[in-house]
Amino acid sequence: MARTRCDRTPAWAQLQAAYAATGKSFDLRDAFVQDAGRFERLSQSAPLVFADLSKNRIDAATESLLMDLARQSGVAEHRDAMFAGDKINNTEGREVWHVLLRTPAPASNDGSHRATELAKVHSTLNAMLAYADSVHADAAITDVVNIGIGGSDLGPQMAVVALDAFATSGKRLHFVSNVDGHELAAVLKKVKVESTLFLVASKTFTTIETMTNANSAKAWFAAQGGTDTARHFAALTTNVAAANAFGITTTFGFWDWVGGRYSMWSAIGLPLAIAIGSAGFREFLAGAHAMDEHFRTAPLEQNLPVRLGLLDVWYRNFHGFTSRSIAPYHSALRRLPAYLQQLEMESNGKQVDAEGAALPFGTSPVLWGEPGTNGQHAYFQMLHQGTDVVPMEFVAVKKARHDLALHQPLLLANVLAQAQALMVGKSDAGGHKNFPGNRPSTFLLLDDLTPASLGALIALQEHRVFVSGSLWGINSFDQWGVELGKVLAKDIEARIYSGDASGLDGSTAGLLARLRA
Ligand SMILES: O=P(O)(O)OC[C@H]1O[C@H](O)[C@H](O)[C@@H](O)[C@@H]1O
Repeated sequence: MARTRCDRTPAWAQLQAAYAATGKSFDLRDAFVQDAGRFERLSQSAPLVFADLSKNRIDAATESLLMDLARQSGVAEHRDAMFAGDKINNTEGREVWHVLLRTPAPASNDGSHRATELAKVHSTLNAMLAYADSVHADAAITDVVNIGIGGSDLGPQMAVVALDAFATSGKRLHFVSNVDGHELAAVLKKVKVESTLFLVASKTFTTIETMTNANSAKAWFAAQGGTDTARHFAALTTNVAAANAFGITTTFGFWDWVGGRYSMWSAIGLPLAIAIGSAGFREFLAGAHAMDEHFRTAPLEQNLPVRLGLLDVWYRNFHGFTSRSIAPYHSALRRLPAYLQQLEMESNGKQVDAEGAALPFGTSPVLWGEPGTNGQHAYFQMLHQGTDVVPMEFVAVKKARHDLALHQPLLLANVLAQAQALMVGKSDAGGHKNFPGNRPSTFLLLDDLTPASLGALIALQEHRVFVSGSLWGINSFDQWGVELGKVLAKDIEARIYSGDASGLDGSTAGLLARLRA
């Protein structure tokens, strides 16, 4: 696999020179004056998503150097290796094959490894969707409780909220992730044993939070007189044996080549399939597949995930911007920032390259945000007048699915106005009312928020994270950084019971004593 870390390419040095010569002083306002075709040149249609990149600090010359960077780093070859099923997750020796989860069923099986895996994908998908439809139609089940955390929570939760307008089951969906018992206790107060389905979602079926919540749910179920576990519990996992040992017989599997944060397209998507039905779930997959095909086949210059990923690197490594903020102007996308935090920061929050060598440049930005217009009345002050520049990503949806006449024009006016204000600014000699402007933003536009467009939007984000991670030369598909805290929590849990503070640092020992007093 021909992969060259971005800083070892000739384009990297050329970009450094370009940044010093024109990039640093680049002014968006001048750029629009000088180039009447800027909007057309820097906007991009991709399946179900339109992107305006023109309010970003790039011009044709920079984009062309960034394309050289992509070519010299081997991004396309790396992408093709992912689609082909090479084991690009090298630290775990696994394929990175979530795209297979949304690949249509093949007409025939040629016996290859890929065809075998794809056949498994479709037989599991068919079983999972048949089950989803049976639950969907089962009026005796009124509440579905998904117990899972991280990738086994954020994706399905975000999508269920986002597609509420398509929810036809009439069921209440609850998501319990935190080991904090307040979360599960609050849900258990609201549900009844005979009308509740618990979904235990865990790729590994070992995650302590999920196992603790699942055990407590099981104990509650038995204490309430529940007996039919097969009807009231299902497991979504790659570790079916552990689910069986736990006492769950209704299981839907997936495979170790599906990363947790890339798993909502697998059995982990069951809550969404129950909420919107199997046809809606298939549209969700189809939207993502359309974006996969765009990413796989569009020339780099017209490839939206590639253009976004390159921009991310330009901002992080040349401009030195340390965060990116996402503002979805659709209240149903309110869980999108949380979802994208895991996608971006767990994938690309790495300090060594895939070979383990320390990186001499920054990687994952901090990703954060809230839905618009709420954020405007909270932290947009800092975006407009703070000392740091934060590239913004606006997500707007043209169509509203309500009939409150005045709201949608006002919402859309606000998202346009914020992007405009960040760029144009306003001078005031007095200082306090001075807006520097020239603050960059990307504008993603969906015609309508549907299962298909949500699928496309999420696949777009997955692939742009792939592109920046690929350029940085890192493995975007492991997450060793979460392990140390897990190990230490086990040690401290024992000390919470025993009070033994031997060998602890002074702060941890002091806090332990206070918590036990
Ligand atoms: O699905 P599970 O195996 O329970 O894992 C749940 C989550 O916890 C882990 O610690 C990882 O940080 C996440 O990538 C993962 O999604």
